[in-house]
Amino acid sequence: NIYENVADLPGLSYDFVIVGGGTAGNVVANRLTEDPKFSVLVLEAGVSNEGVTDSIVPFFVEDLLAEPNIYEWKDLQAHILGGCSAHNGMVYTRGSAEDYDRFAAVTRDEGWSWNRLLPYFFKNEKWTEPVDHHDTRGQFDPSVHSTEGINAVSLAGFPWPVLSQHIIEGTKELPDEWRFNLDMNSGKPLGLGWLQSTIGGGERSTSATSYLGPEFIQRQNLHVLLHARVAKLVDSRHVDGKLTFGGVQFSQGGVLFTANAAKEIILSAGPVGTPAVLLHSGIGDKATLMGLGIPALLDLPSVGRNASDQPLIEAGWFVNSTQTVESITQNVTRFNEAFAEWNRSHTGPFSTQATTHIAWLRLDAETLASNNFTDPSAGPNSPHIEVPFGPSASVSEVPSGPGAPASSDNGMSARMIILNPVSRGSVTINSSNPFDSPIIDVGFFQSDIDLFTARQAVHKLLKFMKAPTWQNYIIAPITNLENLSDNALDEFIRNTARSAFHLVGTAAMSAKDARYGVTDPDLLVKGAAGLRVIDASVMPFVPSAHTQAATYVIAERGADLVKEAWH
Ligand SMILES: Cc1cc2nc3c(=O)[nH]c(=O)nc-3n(C[C@H](O)[C@H](O)[C@H](O)COP(=O)(O)OP(=O)(O)OC[C@H]3O[C@@H](n4cnc5c(N)ncnc54)[C@H](O)[C@@H]3O)c2cc1C
Repeated sequence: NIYENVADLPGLSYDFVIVGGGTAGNVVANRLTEDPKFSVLVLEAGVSNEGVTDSIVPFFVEDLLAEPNIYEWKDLQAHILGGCSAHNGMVYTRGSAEDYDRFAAVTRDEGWSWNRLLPYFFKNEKWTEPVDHHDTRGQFDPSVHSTEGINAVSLAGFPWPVLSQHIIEGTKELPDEWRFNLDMNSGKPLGLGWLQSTIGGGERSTSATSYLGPEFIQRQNLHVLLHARVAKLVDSRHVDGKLTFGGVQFSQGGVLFTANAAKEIILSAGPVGTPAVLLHSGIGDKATLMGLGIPALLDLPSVGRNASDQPLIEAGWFVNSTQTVESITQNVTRFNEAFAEWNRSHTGPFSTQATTHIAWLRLDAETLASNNFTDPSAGPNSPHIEVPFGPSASVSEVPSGPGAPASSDNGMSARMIILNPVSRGSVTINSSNPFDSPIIDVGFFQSDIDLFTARQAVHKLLKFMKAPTWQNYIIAPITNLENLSDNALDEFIRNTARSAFHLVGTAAMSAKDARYGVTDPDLLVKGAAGLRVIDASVMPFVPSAHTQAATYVIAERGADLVKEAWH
């Protein structure tokens, strides 16, 4: 059941308490309650996802992210049941096989390798026919997908045919660097392919609509409490030399309550929330905690450090087609028609978010070597740069802001994402009040290679846009990036870059005997017992991808690790 009010909860003692009903938390809640012996409480600070049109209708993602609202925390992280899966850009990308093999190498746990995780991708993914039932042959590889999972993934139900045709033509005209890739989710993403999204039947699929769907949420042993903001872990003691907590303190309506966990507390509060809860509970860098007057119970300096996020820059062009986002959003009649169509049959442009294809590009070894850079990617089959294309002069996945061109004319955009940043940032706290906002520093462009890669991304994209196919489509660039000196390009990049919102690594896993890291490969917090982190924070590196698929798969395996420990 899902409860809005703590007074309606049947009790406050459970086997497992999960902090955060987000992308990962709801997966873990679902999988643990498959065993009727386990009782689970999910504490979610945010609001219900029920009936939130901007979350349900894929096209409205831009509105959802456009300005501060009740569905997000101050920092754009989601504040709604389903977490980021209920409020993100819905792009479904797994990354390269090498990304996961690097997780396995760093943690010395083969269980995190691509081959061992593939069954978990399949447990998560429910490959679904696009809502327009178009012929999808040649647009994906069925052998790398599963129709048996829980979370819907599909090709677009409205493929924006005009732009799509030019992009596919471009892959034929410039096949060396921009070759067509049948399926970017095969473990080998390099090339350009059709977008896959967490959309099913023309609606967004989230961890709340799928893993807490009607067939699961009625389980007697699964309780979800909304509007429940966790402050810290309480009732600490040591068992066999390890720190353990008996419960979780949370606030609802300004009143503090404690939920007790007989077996484990699982932190799934996301890459900002999880380190914040750890720090307020006395787990983190001892000196910092003492400076804030928080009793330091466990000295783990890596908490909140190693924050990795991908910088994103954008280029746009005015185009001579009216099959664009602008032609709908700026024309009341067309908007109403599109919305009526979606309401009728969940089809049409509103059944998708406005990205059509993604290209995944690599810097060649000579370019890296001649500039004295070490390859930051996970291996030779992994991209350094991502380029998503969309039929809009402004972005679809992220809010308008510095660098996001706004225009009333028809346009297209190509974003450039630096996939393997070497720079690191942090998530910290500067007060002992757990209800104060944490401080996020994404640390962009501290390493020269990140800026260099961004420049290369612009050069590569401009080359693609010279393919003959674009001649009759593009009118003019929105921002002219041609013939800029390195210095001028650097200035453009620094001034306009913003987060791709793929923050990870703030409670990173490491090998069991490593002298850094926050969790062991089994996701138990180092030096603690009965306390796990299962969310995007545990990724030691950001994969060469958007991060929800990786988060889902970590949650699926994480739930199995918990089950193994308690059976
Ligand atoms: C704007 C945006 C767009 C994105 N677009 C994409 C995309 O298109 N494709 C993609 O693959 N990835 C995308 N991502 C990234 C991806 O969605 C995240 O990496 C992933 O979903 C993180 O999952 P999580 O479970 O770690 O955290 P979340 O899904 O954020 O879940 C954490 C949950 O914990 C709750 N919480 C936090 N603190 C507390 C507390 N103290 N007490 C109680 N509850 C708490 C939050 O409210 C939230 O519901 C995007 C992210 C953002 C922010």
